[in-house]
Amino acid sequence: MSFTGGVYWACRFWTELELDFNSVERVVEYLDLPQEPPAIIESNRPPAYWPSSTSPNKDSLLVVEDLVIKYAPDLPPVLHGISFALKAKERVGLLGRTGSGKSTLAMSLLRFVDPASGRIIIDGIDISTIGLHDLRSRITFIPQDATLFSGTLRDNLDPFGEHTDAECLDVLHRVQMMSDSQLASQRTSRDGSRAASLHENENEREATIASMSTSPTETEGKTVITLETQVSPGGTNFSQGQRQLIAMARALLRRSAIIILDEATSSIDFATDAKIQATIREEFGSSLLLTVAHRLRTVIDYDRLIVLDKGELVEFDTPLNLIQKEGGIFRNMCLKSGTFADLEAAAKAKVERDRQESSRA
Ligand SMILES: Nc1ncnc2c1ncn2[C@@H]1O[C@H](COP(=O)(O)OP(=O)(O)OP(=O)(O)O)[C@@H](O)[C@H]1O
Repeated sequence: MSFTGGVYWACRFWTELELDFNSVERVVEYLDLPQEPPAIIESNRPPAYWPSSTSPNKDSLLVVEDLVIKYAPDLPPVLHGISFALKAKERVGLLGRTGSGKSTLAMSLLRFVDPASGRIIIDGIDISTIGLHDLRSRITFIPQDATLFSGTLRDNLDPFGEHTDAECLDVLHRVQMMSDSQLASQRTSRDGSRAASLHENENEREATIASMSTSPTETEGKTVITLETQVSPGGTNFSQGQRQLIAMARALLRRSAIIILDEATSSIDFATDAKIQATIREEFGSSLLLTVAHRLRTVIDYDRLIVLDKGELVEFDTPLNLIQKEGGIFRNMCLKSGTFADLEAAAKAKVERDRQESSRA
């Protein structure tokens, strides 16, 4: 009996000892993990206005020089010597087949992965020389599945309380999360004394929205969204598309000179997608917008397109030039999409629009 008891306890202690050794092993493993670069490098902080659309570097606000990216020193490169320069306020689409390196390039602009060689220069500053916080707080990244945190919608839009309620409501309205009548009633309830002047504004907005509300969603906005609307952890009480719209509203509040947008691919209904596209077209005019595009239609009226193939930059030009380039990769993508004629017409219309605008200016 005592022998059986002894074996039982021996087995039990041995198992516990093994578990304890496992914990120690894990701690040692974590200690060896490569650390992120510092959040702030005091000796090298960018100026408060950096990056700026009006800086002397505006014709090359974002420069990528011979960029090589590897996910680990022993893995082959994912991006092979990519170089390009983007202007302030430009809208640029980033295209390529699955696995061509689009997300890797977008991520490298925020230093989620550092270059094996080459440089990324934003408004004159090599981003590897500044802290991660300084970099990431100045560039807005809108991911496919934007994350929200629990709290109110206002906390999510303006976590540091740097903006007024009116500004927060305004951006929700601009991304079409809030109809014009909802905006007016929210504003009135917040500031009754300004009701008379709001009425005038409302009429003004009514006219503006009427002209742009061709999307069917404008009349569907039954759900009343306020700044006090509670957001569940992860934003699960909003759809993926709505979360992306809220992230866009956040981007508008921050007024970043550079916005990187990863276009959502799935689970976006037609109405929300129309709102997202309208917001992109109308609201990001004062920022350099780099969109990781999964649909040709989204970027056909952009200023320029970057096409990646197997980690190399293979085409970089205006949509019209690329769609007319015989044997080009972008042209082939358009031909395969089955909507070549529509895409070509949209690319031509964009050029015509630009021509009219520049002759008016
Ligand atoms: N964390 C990682 N570790 C190792 N390799 C990775 C990692 N992430 C991506 N890769 C590799 O890098 C290459 C480019 O991937 P990336 O996600 O940048 O492509 P993509 O063009 O964005 O693709 P998709 O359109 O499918 O999102 C792929 O071959 C992929 O396997």
